[in-house]
Amino acid sequence: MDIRSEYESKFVSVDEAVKVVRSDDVVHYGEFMMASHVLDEALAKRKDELNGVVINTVCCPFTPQTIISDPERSHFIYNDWHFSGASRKLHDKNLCNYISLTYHEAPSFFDRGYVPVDVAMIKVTPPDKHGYVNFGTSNSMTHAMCDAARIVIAEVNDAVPRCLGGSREALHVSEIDYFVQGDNRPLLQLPKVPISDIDRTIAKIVLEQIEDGACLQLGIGAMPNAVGEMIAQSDLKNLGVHTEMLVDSFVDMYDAGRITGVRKQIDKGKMVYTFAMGTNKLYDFLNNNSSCASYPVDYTNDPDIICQNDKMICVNNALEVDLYGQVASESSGMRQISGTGGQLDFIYGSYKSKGGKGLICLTSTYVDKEGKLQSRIKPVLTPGSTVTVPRSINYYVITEYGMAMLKGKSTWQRAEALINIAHPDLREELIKEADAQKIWVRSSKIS
Ligand SMILES: CC(=O)SCCNC(=O)CCNC(=O)[C@H](O)C(C)(C)COP(=O)(O)OP(=O)(O)OC[C@H]1O[C@@H](n2cnc3c(N)ncnc32)[C@H](O)[C@@H]1OP(=O)(O)O
Ligand SMILES: CCCC(=O)O
Repeated sequence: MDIRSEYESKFVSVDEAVKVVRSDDVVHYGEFMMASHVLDEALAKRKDELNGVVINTVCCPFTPQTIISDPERSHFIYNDWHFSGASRKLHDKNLCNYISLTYHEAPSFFDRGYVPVDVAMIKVTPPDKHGYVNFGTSNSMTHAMCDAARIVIAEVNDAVPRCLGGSREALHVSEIDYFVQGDNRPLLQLPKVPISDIDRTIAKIVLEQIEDGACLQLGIGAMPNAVGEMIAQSDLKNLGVHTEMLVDSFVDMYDAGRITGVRKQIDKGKMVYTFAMGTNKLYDFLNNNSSCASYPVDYTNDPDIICQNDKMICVNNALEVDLYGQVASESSGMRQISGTGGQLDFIYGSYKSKGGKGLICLTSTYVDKEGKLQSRIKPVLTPGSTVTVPRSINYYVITEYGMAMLKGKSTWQRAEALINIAHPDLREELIKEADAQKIWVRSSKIS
């Protein structure tokens, strides 16, 4: 059978496709923006026929209909490997659980059989003339997940950009069991997060760490975007990109002529990433763009790959840091907020890169849900908070009050360095706590 006939012969209706799901199956949705609304909606309609179906997602950007339709969790059990805002709210209602991971290891969970997959439900481009459908903005662990699945169902959507690899960015029509026609709805867009003056002050300190020819990884949120915006307006030259997440600010830096990638040691000239989330500006930029290369996460986030580029500058956000230098970025007490993701991978990988720096950036304070100003530099982490980067690996911490370097420092020296970048009004209280914890000495200096 030729490719076109094989492709057409595999088309079924959405309702027909989801009939392959059986009670107690594990279903894995496409990742990030490549989760399929139409397959989720069709599966939700089968609720009363199914029990104990586990649905795994990766940062699903919408609230699945399967979960809305089953508020008692009698039919569907929902997990997320990295909480989106939607998953966070479901978790608050005990409707979503977190699967812990160090992101670069994720594909191996499937290869080693730790995560069984009965049905993979992904979203893809139409096939090219050679019969390959493309995973669009989510390479990540999608290939490994499909390889492990008993059945692969793909929603074809014309709005999905063809994101060139790299590797493992596509599947052949022969590797997919069923195709369904989607509604071609445009990809979801991340809302623009307003950049504050404090974000800009932090970004200015970050910019001082970046030299011509450096290679960038930027995390999620307003502050990394502020860094991108300021780089676009700077006169930095020949920057490279080796990142986990590609965001709009990379397009700004590229358009401004800051990114050429010619000084990278690996993947010269290419902006390397494993998933993209942003606005249509980013999705249009990515479509058939040979300056970008999408790779699976066991390549982009492997510290032994990250460090092969010199001067890796990794910019990541955190919720809180304690006086010992432990970083909590994914949960606050028992409340799961996001996930470990690739933060540990990039902080560790940056240290192994010649001239590299892993920067944990956070505002010195935040206003809690009761309206009270709280320090993000804490005497100890909020009880229950998960350590995302251990103190033995964490090294640079930046707030709007400066940068602390922690490697080689004793506990009291770390406390001193971190209190010096805490909010000035909250330093006295931190000193008292440090004293009580025996990590303060009389000669400690506060500027
Ligand atoms: C995708 C990438 O980041 S790639 C980089 C590698 N991966 C990582 O760094 C993963 C870990 N990091 C992260 O997930 C993020 O960078 C975060 C969570 C630290 C910050 O992300 P942002 O989007 O800027 O967080 P934001 O300020 O919107 O806060 C998210 C939630 O945490 C809550 N929150 C923020 N700070 C605190 C805090 N100190 N204590 C309690 N809750 C807090 C907010 O109230 C909000 O909850 P809500 O949705 O109920 O209102
Ligand atoms: C799934 C990982 C996303 C992140 O690193 O934040």
